[in-house]
Amino acid sequence: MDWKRSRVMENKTKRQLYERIETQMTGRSVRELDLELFCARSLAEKLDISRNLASQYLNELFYEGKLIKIGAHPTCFLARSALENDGFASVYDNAEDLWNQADQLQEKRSVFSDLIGGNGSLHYAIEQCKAAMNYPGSGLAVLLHGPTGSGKSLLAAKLYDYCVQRGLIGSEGRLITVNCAEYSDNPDFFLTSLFGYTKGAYTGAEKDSEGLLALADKGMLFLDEIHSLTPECQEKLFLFMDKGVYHRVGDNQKWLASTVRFVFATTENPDQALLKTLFRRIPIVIQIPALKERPLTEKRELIRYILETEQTKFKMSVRISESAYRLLEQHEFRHNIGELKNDIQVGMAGAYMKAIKNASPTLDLHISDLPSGLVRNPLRNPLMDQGSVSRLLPLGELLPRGGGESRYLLFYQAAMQNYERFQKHELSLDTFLATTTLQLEQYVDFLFFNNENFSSPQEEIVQSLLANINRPLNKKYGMPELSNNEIKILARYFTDLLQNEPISAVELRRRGRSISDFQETLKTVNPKLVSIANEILPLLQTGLNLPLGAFEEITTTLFFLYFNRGYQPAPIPVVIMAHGYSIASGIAELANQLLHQNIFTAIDMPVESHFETITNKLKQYLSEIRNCHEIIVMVDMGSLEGIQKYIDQTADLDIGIINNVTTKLALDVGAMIMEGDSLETILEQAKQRSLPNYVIIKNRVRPKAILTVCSSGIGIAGKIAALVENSFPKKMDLTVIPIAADTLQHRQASGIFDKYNVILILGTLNLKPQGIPFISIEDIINQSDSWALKEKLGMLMNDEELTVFTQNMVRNFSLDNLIDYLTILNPEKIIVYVEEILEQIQKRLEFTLSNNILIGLYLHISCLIERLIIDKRFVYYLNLEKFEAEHADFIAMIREVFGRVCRAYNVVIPTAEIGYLYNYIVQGKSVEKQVECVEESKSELMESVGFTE
Ligand SMILES: Nc1ncnc2c1ncn2[C@@H]1O[C@H](COP(=O)(O)OP(=O)(O)OP(=O)(O)O)[C@@H](O)[C@H]1O
Repeated sequence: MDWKRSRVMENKTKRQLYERIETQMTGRSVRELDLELFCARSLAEKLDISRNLASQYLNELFYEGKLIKIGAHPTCFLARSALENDGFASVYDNAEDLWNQADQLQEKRSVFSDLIGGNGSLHYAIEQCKAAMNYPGSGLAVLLHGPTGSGKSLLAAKLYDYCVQRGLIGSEGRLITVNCAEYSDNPDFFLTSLFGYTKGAYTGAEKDSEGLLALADKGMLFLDEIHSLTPECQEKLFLFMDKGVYHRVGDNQKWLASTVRFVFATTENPDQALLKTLFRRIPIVIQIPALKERPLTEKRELIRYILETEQTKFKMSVRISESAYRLLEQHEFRHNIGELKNDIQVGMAGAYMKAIKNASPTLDLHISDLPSGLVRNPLRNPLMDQGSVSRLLPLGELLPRGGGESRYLLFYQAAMQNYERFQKHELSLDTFLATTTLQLEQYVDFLFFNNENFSSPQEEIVQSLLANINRPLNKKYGMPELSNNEIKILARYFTDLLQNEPISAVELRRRGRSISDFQETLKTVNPKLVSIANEILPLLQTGLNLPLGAFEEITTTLFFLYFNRGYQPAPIPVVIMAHGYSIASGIAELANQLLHQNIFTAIDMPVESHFETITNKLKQYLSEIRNCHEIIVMVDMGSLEGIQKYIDQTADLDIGIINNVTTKLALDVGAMIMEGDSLETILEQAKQRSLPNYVIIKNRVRPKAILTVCSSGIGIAGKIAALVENSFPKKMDLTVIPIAADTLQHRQASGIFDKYNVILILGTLNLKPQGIPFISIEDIINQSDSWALKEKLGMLMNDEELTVFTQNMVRNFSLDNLIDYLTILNPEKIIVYVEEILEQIQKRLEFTLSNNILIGLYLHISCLIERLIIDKRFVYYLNLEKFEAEHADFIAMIREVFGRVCRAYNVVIPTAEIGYLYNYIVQGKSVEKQVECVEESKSELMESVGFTE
């Protein structure tokens, strides 16, 4: 069967598997599902495919975001599309957690479901509120703190609904809302309103009157803008909260009681705006985020939600022009959702009038309908491209951009994970930088993939902005100007930021510490590049109206490092000039990259540009160049004479000019510069050496590398890389690089093969890149083909080292998995004991256990110890007496080799457990049930870390 056909078949099976899961779930809530039917084994049986294939597809579907995972023994998979609610997480430790979440989501749907951000940026706030409402008695008072228009009043109303729905407030309990700002100039009026008054309490009080406390009895009192109450009013309020009783104004004798739930709201810092006594009486302060702190998806949802709500009022179908939509999406509303809603309402009223006038059947909202303050300076906003003004989007098309996480977010996560591994000393600085740069490269590949030649109007704006700041940077820092290609890459990156969801404020806060450490680390690598990034970002931020933070600074610095701006200037710099938009920059970049030196600078000569402009650029470059008295200019065919005319008067600089520049010649020249040859020698040699077929450079400069790859994504490939690196028997002169399977498939697209001499690929998926040997991770662990292993790894290590390597792999693989299986024991510690036990057992029994059995035993013994520590349940062993009688030696041996660990953890191994160990070790495969069990747990293990057979 050819490759393509088998791929199609595989995809068909994968689709069937997914459909099977969906069908089995149809019409049932998660509580009604028999989860056993959703594990790899059961699904494989139904579809008549191998269990391993099923688990491979299940894991792929999981990483594609289509399935969620539950538990580990066995792992079950459910289709996200068939779940009764949005908002389920990707992984649950057990069915109980899943069910609890289902209940919570169900509950949320009833009250908080139309609260946008209820499962996102408001999730924690809602959870806190619910806890406060459910507190025994009449709940705890809460204070909602957030800027104006952020949704505090709406949340207060939802809390009331929630209490009613949960029966915390009965049918007689009302929601009374008071805007305290209305009383700020008249505290007495507030007190009479709150507590009520008796006849004659003040002039005009003609009869007794109940106050708000009485009206809100057994219900909820929402006091908005609480900071505007005078201290006296705050004090009185506090006294009531403290005692639960009050007097009406005008009657100091009679005590009245009221059971009220309090919700307060303020836009001010409560620490400063509230009386200490009152503030202390409000135990729960809940932060409501500003609109700009919420993820873009939520803002998009809000826009759509508001438009839809308004649409129902006008009874007309509504469309919005793309540019108006973009403007709403990008604009920073100081008064948050309230202002967004207001502006949309104003816009729709205007659009409605127009529709009526033109007898149009639809209400079309254009930029011109929106309030003028919003459209202040649309040209400053690069998203306001003219081409899109007229495109009208029906509301159904405004769905927030789905499709899981953006590639930038994935890059962010990968880079941060790398950094955290570097912090934990799992990666050296060099490996960390190399791996992160490769991930950046993969992100760049993605930015250019599919639309290599397409550039959007926004991108052109970004590009020209970058081109404008290029020269001052070069002047200030002496950094070679960014080439056209480099500008293009950066422009794509910033355009991607403009068009996609930024990393959420919450996430940035969560990793704030690591991000600033990351910046510090980059400063140690190249402080100059960090300051350059630091300098250009504010300019771009203003120019693009795009918030750029610490992580963007990191990424920009990484881009500079990637462009090879990090290296010391070469002793003899070379300027390449060639006709064409990016021919010269292409050659210069590649040569700099391959030589790992910043030798070449490019001056591109677009065909339409004037020769004089170009030579002026060269003159400028030559006049600015510092600390250097020799330079080489490489020009393309036919430019030699013209150039010569222009530069022969330049003083204090020897200039060599070479005609007919090619990449090969540039590399040649670069290599000689690095060797320290003189200008004359280089020119002379270049003339002679530049013959067809002359090969230098590549092999000499490319460092060796092993790639690790996994179909389940870069995350698992990273795990494999760590596993391999940690298992090397000695320090190896190579880099281990994790790589995503799809990058490997576009071999040309990624620069890995240019930069590294890839000697081996290790992983779970053989993509067969030409001529590079591949070893599967299972082959190493199972040692299933020792000849092949020797052949492929022989170039790196001798036989003895190979044995140590595979032993280490087995140990580290088991350790990786143990982390998922142990709850109380520290896997790193216990594995040392188990390693010793296994070594002893093999020595005493005088035979070598297979790696398969060893992995099983690492797991079994570690879990056995933990089991003995936490629950000392009796283990049943068939014919125990017979076993004791026949295998006394074995039992004694085991007790002896386990001695150290038993003493350390204060446990005793029951003989029945030794019986099982005996079966495991000595009888091996003949104990059918047991082997099945080992195989089972092994498959689960492989599955749980994303490895598939
Ligand atoms: N999460 C949300 N989902 C949908 N609509 C919302 C949400 N939050 C707020 N709104 C809407 O935004 C508008 C402003 O909200 P709200 O009045 O609750 O804000 P606020 O913080 O109380 O403002 P202020 O401080 O000015 O009183 C309201 O029309 C509300 O319905």
